[in-house]
Amino acid sequence: MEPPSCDEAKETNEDCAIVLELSESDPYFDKKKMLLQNKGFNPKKRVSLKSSSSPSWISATLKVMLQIARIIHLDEVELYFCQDDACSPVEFYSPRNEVEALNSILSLLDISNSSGKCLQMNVLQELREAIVSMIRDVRDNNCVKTTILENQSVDKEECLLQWGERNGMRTRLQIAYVEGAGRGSIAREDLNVGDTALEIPVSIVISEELVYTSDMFHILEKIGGISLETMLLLWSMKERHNCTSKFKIYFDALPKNFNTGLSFGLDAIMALEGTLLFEEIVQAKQHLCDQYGELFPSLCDDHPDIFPRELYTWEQFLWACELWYSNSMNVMFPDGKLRTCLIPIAGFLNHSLHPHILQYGKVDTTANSLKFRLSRPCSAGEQCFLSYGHFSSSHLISFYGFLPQGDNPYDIIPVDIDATEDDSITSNSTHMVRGTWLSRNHNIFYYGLPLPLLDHLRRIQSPILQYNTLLQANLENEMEVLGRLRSIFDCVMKNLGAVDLHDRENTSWDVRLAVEFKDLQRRIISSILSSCDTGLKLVKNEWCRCLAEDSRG
Ligand SMILES: C[S@@+](CC[C@H](N)C(=O)[O-])C[C@H]1O[C@@H](n2cnc3c(N)ncnc32)[C@H](O)[C@@H]1O
Repeated sequence: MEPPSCDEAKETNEDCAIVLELSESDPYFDKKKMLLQNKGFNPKKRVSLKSSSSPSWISATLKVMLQIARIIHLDEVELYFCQDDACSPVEFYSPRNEVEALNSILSLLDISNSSGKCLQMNVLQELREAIVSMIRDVRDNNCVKTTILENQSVDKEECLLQWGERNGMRTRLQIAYVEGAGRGSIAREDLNVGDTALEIPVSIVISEELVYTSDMFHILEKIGGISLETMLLLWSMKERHNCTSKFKIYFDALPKNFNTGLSFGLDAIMALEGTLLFEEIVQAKQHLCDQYGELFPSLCDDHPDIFPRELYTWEQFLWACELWYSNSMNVMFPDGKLRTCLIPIAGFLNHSLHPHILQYGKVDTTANSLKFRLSRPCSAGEQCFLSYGHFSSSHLISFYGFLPQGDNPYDIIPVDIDATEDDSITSNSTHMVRGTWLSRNHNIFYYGLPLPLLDHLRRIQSPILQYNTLLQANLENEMEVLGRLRSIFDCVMKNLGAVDLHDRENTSWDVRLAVEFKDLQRRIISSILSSCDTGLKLVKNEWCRCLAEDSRG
């Protein structure tokens, strides 16, 4: 049964409608608008709610709302890889997209519900229940089973929780050591979609305000070009040693070493040769060295009372950088400013590719707190995960020091077509690839490979041909395209060198991480090479069939 159209809305209660709208400020507005239009939708869709609803109306309405919400919530990488075209329309993009789309509809329903204007409360409730049940059913291979390490003391963490509670923090999580990730946050009870797992008052958030009132501000503000983040970093280097600090219990509970990519030793860095992570870590480290060199030792020489030399060594600077990279969050304050902050206790939440908490980081103005609400349920005893962002494994290794378990959809390898040997290419478009096991469509003309890249290569090869046809000339073009892609990635694979035969159990944490990352790169490239080979076979079969038909004709 079709949901009501705009005209039908006139017959129902005008005040009770859910409006799904693609914002014009969306950076991918045009692409998303086109996808919506391909499916017969406009960028703004008003769904009016009937006073009574049949199950078929509920399911048809939800289907439409979800199709629109999915497109609205596609991110850059999903848009690039979505393979959603007229020939092969997509119904489901990714578990992340699905959970976010369903939650966005849920919050529209909740807004309608709390406005009190809508008379169709029962319909809102039925839609709500149906969505919550759909969220529960989203399957994701990236679900991680947590092993809690019972024999590790969490006294410091308990102390921090008590300090938080004294300051107005509320939590439904407890802290424990978990295998492979230091401390983690475990649900004390069953938590449902929309529940607040953790609430942190703004009064215990570490933000730039603390620098303004510190003794170092009058010196730092005179340094040209210094950012507030750097000021805060210098503040935290000193504050962690301040016995009377309001945040002493927080600093005491921080790890002594962060072990991110920024602390990689020479062996680990050398093990990364041939990968982009090698460049990323070398450049990031150089940037920090330069930054340190610009500030020290001059600040210590000029103001030894404010910047004691023993607190501002390179090692302590690196520790503070790793603290801010791996533990800070961007928070939107009521004045509309986005500030980088450290958030005690919320800093125990680990990252997952299938997180429970997706939307956070906006100060709730009524409570003057940060609320960490669940976008999917978390059972008692289960580790509650956050999403740190749509990060690749190379970014997570560089700035957080871990390789997430599961298939990371953001593990992309950029392909700079202009860097290849073809002189005739004038466009500067950059393209990317990722493991083709993440794609669903491996048929002819798709091969599990990204359509924008294939289309770009097709255009270069033959600008006038009509693609996706089984004509001989097009199939020949297609074989050239796949052959070319194969040779590009053959080179990339060769650059990675031979498989490292390190004794992985007994090797250091950084070399192990580097070797695991390189394995992942090999797996991605090898999936692309085999998709090209399978594609070439498919196309060649069709081409032989074409020739046979021609000769018969
Ligand atoms: C914000 S802290 C989270 C709490 C942290 N586990 C601790 O013990 O302090 C971020 C750090 O946690 C670790 N981490 C977060 N998510 C992880 C994951 N999925 N696997 C392994 N380590 C993770 C990394 O060391 C990362 O730098």
